[in-house]
Amino acid sequence: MISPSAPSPAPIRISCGRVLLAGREILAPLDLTLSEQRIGVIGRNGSGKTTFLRLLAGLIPAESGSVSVNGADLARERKLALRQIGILFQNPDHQILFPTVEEELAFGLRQQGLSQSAALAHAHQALRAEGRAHWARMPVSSLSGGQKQFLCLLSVLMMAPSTLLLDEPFSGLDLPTIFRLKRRLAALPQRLITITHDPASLEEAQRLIWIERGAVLADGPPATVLPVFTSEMERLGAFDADTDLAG
Ligand SMILES: Nc1ncnc2c1ncn2[C@@H]1O[C@H](COP(=O)(O)OP(=O)(O)OP(=O)(O)O)[C@@H](O)[C@H]1O
Repeated sequence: MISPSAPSPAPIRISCGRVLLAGREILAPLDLTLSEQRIGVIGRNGSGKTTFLRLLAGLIPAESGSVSVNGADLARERKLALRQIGILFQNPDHQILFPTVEEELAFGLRQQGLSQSAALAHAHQALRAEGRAHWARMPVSSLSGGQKQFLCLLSVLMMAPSTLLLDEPFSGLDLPTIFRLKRRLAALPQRLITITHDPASLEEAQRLIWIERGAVLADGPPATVLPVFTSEMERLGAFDADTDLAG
């Protein structure tokens, strides 16, 4: 369910050459326009999904070309990128920078120009709304893995970017938290681009992008892409080992 009155975020235009990491091609050249509100990204382990999200967020460059919104290159215009794109990493330890929960939550808002006191006030308000006011001064290191994941998701939501990139957003969360977050995400007016290994959660998406070995293997509505994806995953799962993967 997407708020019908909400304006659609501007499309993300990807027109770029290869992405190399440590001298190896991880993504092939891409030519895509992302304009749908709910997009899923699927593919096997190591196929390049996270690298694709990092490219979209302007965190890594391609060899040539750009990822842009309204003509602005997100890798070059970092302030604009922060307003346009928020990213939730799969591993919270790759995202968390600060020792306490309130500082971590305030950081993104500080980056967006709020004063420290206003950012902290927002952080406390967000924690209260989640029934977790007591977390504010807790050391992040004292949170469990799932709690850290929740903290990172809350940080990204508070920054309210036009597009949210979510890398396995529910991994490690307990079921009540997953149900609550799914409801909350479903109601957001923002564009959500979600990596998941759970095909059932993708039926609501308007578009699925299947990445395999760093290239787009299929791109279309779930009704077209999911049956082919699922049967291919079942076929591969019937073998005892991956004999075809290089990396
Ligand atoms: N910083 C890096 N330096 C070198 N190689 C990298 C780096 N990051 C990722 N890779 C390689 O790029 C490939 C794609 O990785 P990526 O994390 O994008 O895959 P993924 O589809 O998100 O996988 P998963 O589903 O397991 O999270 C992998 O072979 C990985 O080893």
